[in-house]
Amino acid sequence: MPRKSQIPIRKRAVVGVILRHNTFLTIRRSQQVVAPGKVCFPGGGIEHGESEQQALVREIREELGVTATAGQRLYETVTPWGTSVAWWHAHVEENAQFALQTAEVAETHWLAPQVLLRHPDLLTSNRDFLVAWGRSTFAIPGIAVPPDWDEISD
Ligand SMILES: Nc1nc2c([nH]c(=O)n2[C@@H]2O[C@H](COP(=O)(O)OP(=O)(O)OP(=O)(O)O)[C@@H](O)[C@H]2O)c(=O)[nH]1
Repeated sequence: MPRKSQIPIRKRAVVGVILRHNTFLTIRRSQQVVAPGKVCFPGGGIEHGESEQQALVREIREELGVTATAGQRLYETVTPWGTSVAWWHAHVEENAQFALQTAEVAETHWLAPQVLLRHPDLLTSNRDFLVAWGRSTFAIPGIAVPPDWDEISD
């Protein structure tokens, strides 16, 4: 997935990269949305007039029922299906209890990077995001690339 792309942008989206004890917060998409059953991060489309941070906080509230705060903007990509995705580090309270909007999110899991990378249902653009992180294209505060990353990301 190229960072600069010739793919026409049809939509802008934002996703939240949320960490707890060296694991990523992941969602399994419901059967009622695009890419049903796929595993990815919380997030969604940016509405007209909204900043990326506002969209990030709104999407996480809508999907998970918790208030997030935006950290730093980590990366930007364009999916093969023409969505420009801004990847943001985000935070939720340590003891936050999720109230899932099950029409969109079937379940959540905290997954170690190696588990996520190998996940059979991982959204392809998220795999590309993880591979780029492993190549130190960008850093994610608070988590180091695992030492065996090159072997498992081939
Ligand atoms: N939610 C989410 N979307 C992602 C991720 N990675 C990624 O490429 N995307 C892309 O970003 C776009 C927004 O995703 P979405 O389907 O959840 O958003 P949406 O606009 O349909 O839902 P919405 O009604 O909640 O705004 C889609 O093109 C999706 O494929 C990710 O980790 N999480």
